[in-house]
Amino acid sequence: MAKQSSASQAGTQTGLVIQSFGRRYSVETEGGILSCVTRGKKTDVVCGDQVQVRISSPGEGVIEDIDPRHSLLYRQDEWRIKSIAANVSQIIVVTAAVPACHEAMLNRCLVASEAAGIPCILLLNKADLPESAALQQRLGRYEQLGYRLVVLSAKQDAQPLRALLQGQTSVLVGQSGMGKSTLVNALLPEASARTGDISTALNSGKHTTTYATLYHLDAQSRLIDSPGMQVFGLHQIEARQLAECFPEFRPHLGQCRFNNCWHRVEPGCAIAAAAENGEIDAARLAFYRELLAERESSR
Ligand SMILES: Nc1nc2c(ncn2[C@@H]2O[C@H](COP(=O)(O)OP(=O)(O)OP(=O)(O)O)[C@@H](O)[C@H]2O)c(=O)[nH]1
Ligand SMILES: [Zn+2]
Repeated sequence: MAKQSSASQAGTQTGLVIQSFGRRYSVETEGGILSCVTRGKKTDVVCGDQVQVRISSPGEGVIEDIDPRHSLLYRQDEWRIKSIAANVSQIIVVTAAVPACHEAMLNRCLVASEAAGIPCILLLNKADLPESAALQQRLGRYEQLGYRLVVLSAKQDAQPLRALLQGQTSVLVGQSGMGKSTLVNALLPEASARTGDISTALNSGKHTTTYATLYHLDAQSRLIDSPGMQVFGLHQIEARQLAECFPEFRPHLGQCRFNNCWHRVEPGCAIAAAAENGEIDAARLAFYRELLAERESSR
């Protein structure tokens, strides 16, 4: 249960946002789950936020304030920002061989996690499928970069992930159909019952996977299931900050001939040299350059 915040205003109580549904939010408080709206036009409330709510009628409330966040994972395309989850301590990127895993999406999740300063774990789901072996081999490259890789089948046994979730607030992200909801159900058999509660609070009558939902695995461990993504805009990251989001580039940064090097076509580029001699994966450098080019084309 959310702690009482020192910032709480008179007449409000502290709550935890466990689901967002359009402009409505389910907020867990000591007295139960409230169906809430926000004060005025405030729309930046996100799953995982600790908030100050004022009860407006039985079972309903108004979110007056968002408490300061430890972290915020979000994506931004040319037009708008989409918050994914707040106050998470780790990101689990869920991949699978079927439907086809887009490695660019995986790379985007990694870059977003680096920019947000949130540790990231890769999960290869559907290990029971024969197609998984080839993908597992490809994902080995990311393990070499220092990212942990967990291989499992949510349908057979999701327990290998359980220990890594202990004491953390984790968010599952990834393409649609990778098995995020199946994982949640495997880790939390009562999830569907619990989802029913939330839906009642929202008066929607049925569960939807369109919005993020926070589940309690135990008193210390929270898991947020987020909707599947087709695109992962990274426009929130400054062009100059991008290279720092590639951990394997870091030892080489500051070694280029030009100290304002973009690591594109400049002579004497230490990153390009490292890619040529195999220290850096050429595909990752190409991906970095794509992100830069995308930034320029949108100006
Ligand atoms: N073979 C196999 N299939 C799986 C496994 N895990 C999930 N699936 C199947 O993959 C499909 C998609 O699973 P979901 O859990 O709905 O995927 P999701 O990532 O939540 O998808 P979105 O809600 O669209 O984001 C379903 O048909 C699952 O039964 C697994 O370990 N092995
Ligand atoms: Zn360079």
